[in-house]
Amino acid sequence: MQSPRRNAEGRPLGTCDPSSSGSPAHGGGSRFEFQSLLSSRVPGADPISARLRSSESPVHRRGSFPLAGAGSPQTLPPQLPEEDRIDLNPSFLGIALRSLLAIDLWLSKKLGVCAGESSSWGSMRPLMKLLEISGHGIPWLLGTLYCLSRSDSWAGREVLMNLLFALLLDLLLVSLIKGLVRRRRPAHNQMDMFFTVSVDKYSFPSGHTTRAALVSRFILNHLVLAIPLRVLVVLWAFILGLSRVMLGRHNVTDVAFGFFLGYMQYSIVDYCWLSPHTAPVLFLLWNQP
Ligand SMILES: CC(C)=CCC/C(C)=C/CC/C(C)=C/COP(=O)(O)O
Repeated sequence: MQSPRRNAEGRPLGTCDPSSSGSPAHGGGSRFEFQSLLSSRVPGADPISARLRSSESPVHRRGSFPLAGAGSPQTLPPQLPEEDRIDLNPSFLGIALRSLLAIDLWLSKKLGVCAGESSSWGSMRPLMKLLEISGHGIPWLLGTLYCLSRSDSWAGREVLMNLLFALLLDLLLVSLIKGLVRRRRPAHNQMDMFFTVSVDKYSFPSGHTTRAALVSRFILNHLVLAIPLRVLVVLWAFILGLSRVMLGRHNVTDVAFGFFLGYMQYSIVDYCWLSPHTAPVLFLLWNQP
């Protein structure tokens, strides 16, 4: 049987002798001996003396060096909990975000005047809920599918196919972001919405608003409408967004981001525009009897 490897003093490697001060270079090659070297030679390497030193100097209280220079006692880490550091060094961005969120909550509560029947504008609630249905995903999806089935021109089919693609893309992106951000709806919201899916318990971004921005931009770009009708389309999108806050469904930032996202989604749809040239299979499939 092979005997274990030993150090210069004849002790087997890997055993711990607390009194040992040998370094690996001097034959003390085990991890235990290296640790004992640190604690016996470096003043304050143990947690208690490290804490004492950090209380002596305010500079040390803020430092966060790892054990890199084990030989120099000044570079050992202070033992402050992380949350203290956050409180001592709030970043400008952190303050700005917290302030924005506070303003957002305050303003959303103030504007939630139709959040309940007993709210100050509670009598407007049925009208707001009608607007809500006008921006719901189900009527838009079913309406587009119905028009597609009735359309007898290639141009009409192309536009409707892209509208369908836009609506599906919107549902996908909004669900993804809602699932990632998981921001709760305002406390004053009554969850009495028509046909929701699981992510709709979250409020960021407002799905009705993204749809309103996307669809209105789509209509303005692909339908030839008289000016008053074009104004009406823009007004519809704007009032629908506002009604989300008035109903208490959303905070202002959910709606603001919803407008932005819906606007950008149209740019994606426009960029990936489906046509008989770019997606011939899709169009041929749709034309099968
Ligand atoms: C094909 C398919 C899965 C359709 C689902 C359509 C659907 C249930 C859309 C949800 C619409 C809705 C209630 C969105 C929530 O809007 P917020 O403005 O409250 O975010």
